[in-house]
Amino acid sequence: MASGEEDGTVEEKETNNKKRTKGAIATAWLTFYNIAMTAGWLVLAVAMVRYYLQKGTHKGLYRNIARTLKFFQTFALLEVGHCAIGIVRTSVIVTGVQVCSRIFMVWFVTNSIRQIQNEESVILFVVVWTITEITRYSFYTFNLLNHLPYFIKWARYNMFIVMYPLGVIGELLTIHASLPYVRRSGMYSLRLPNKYNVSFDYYYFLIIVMLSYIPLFPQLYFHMLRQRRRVLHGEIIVEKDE
Ligand SMILES: CCCCCCCCCCCCC/C=C/C(=O)SCCNC(=O)CCNC(=O)[C@H](O)C(C)(C)COP(=O)(O)OP(=O)(O)OC[C@H]1O[C@@H](n2cnc3c(N)ncnc32)[C@H](O)[C@@H]1OP(=O)(O)O
Repeated sequence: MASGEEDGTVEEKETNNKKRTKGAIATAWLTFYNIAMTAGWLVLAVAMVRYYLQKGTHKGLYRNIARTLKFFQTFALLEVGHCAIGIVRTSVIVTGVQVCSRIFMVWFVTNSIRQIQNEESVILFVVVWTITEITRYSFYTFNLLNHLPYFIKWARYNMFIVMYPLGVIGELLTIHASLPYVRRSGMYSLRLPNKYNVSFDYYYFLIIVMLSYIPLFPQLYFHMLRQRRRVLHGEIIVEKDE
């Protein structure tokens, strides 16, 4: 005689399989992690709105929120670990590129070069990241709790269509604005001659980083378009090894 699960739809079976493989401890940890991250990015959103309402300008906003931003964006490194140990079904490479590029933007560009912190482009990518992350982490939280409102699912898999390019524009303009300061100061660079006999020019490194968006960003974007088709339209997607 067929069991209840064998009688269920393909979708039900897939959900049951997923629950079994994830395990209670992993689910509890992910729920805690996602709630903490949603709260962190919400705190950031409230701080930005309050600052703007009080001061009427974006100047000084980055400095005001820098600690919270650095903390929560750095905390996101755990996501690479989640993929690596297999508690979320996401590619380590896709997540690694996404998280590392953000951490690089925060620590090695915006935080290191004070002169660019009041650029509009900084506010652009910080606002875009904040909206995206509040949506993404609340999606994961409600999903884990099996109470996912449709509008959150819809927002998770539609907003990126506009937000991703906007975020990338903000990031690229910020790196571009930093170039003259990096060239003048020679920061993070190593000139010859030195005892290691190696040279490194951060200015050219930043140009290479900017160019690397050309092959890497489309891959992230198309990955999200595939996820969108899978989740919103139920398409079965056979992913190549990323
Ligand atoms: C040294 C310097 C190097 C620099 C290199 C520079 C190059 C950089 C090029 C690209 C730069 C990009 C810059 C980024 C800018 C921005 O972010 S702009 C703002 C807009 N951004 C977005 O919209 C982000 C979109 N990206 C993402 O969401 C992720 O980062 C992702 C990794 C691409 C997400 O993909 P994925 O996880 O595969 O998709 P999901 O559908 O969300 O999840 C898949 C399954 O995994 C489960 N899951 C994932 N995470 C969690 C979690 N935390 N908790 C619980 N569950 C999770 C999810 O539920 C799915 O499960 P199933 O439904 O069971 O499959």
